[in-house]
Amino acid sequence: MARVFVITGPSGVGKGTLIRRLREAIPELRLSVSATTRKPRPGEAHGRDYWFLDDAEFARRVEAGDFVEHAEYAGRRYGTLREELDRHLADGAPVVLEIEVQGAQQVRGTMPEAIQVFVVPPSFEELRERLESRGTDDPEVVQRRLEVSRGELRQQEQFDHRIVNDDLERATDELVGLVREHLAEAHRTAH
Ligand SMILES: Nc1ncnc2c1ncn2[C@@H]1O[C@H](COP(=O)(O)OP(=O)(O)OP(=O)(O)O)[C@@H](O)[C@H]1O
Ligand SMILES: Nc1nc2c(ncn2[C@@H]2O[C@H](COP(=O)(O)O)[C@@H](O)[C@H]2O)c(=O)[nH]1
Repeated sequence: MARVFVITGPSGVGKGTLIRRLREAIPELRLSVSATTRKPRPGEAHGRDYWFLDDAEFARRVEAGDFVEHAEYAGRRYGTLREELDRHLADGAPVVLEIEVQGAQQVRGTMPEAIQVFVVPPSFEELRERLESRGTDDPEVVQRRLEVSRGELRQQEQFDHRIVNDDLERATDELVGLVREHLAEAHRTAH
């Protein structure tokens, strides 16, 4: 059943922006709050934006098998906690994961029924522009993320669904349409 939606793609492509708009259109869709060892940005809150863990706690939880997937990304660790995902699924709600590409590849292996969407930038220059103008990361972090994104973009063909986030309205409509279609299909299968 299509109850888990994975939205992946390079940093700065607009995953978070698209997911905010997707959840406005489909309020039943829950967001799985990830864990990370990165420090909070101004305005970010523990338990709302991320579960902010220190390195030791993250490592302990990896050892304990608490993660559905986890990855090191640009020098920090990120992961989806099993209890976070299961809590939403136990409520019968569909869930969206916003994760980078290594994590999405892991989910493909362990949860092949999850619907995976790779968000593609209109161009590499536009991706750089978005990361720079967002203003949340130092220039060297932006540079590192752009370097990682080259390898991520080479994997896009491996994903069933690709959405180019060129015009935000258009890309949102495409994503909302796709998710609605899969939810309707899951509903038909269940009844
Ligand atoms: N279609 C678009 N056109 C122009 N700007 C956009 C578009 N979509 C998103 N943006 C802007 O690009 C920047 C990056 O977007 P966002 O933070 O959603 O990316 P992200 O993929 O979630 O990044 P990260 O993976 O680092 O969390 C933001 O400033 C956002 O407002
Ligand atoms: N594999 C995972 N990747 C995740 C998770 N949560 C977020 N992310 C991705 O990490 C990068 C960087 O995020 P940022 O908040 O520091 O900009 C970005 O691509 C996120 O989508 C996760 O649980 N697992």
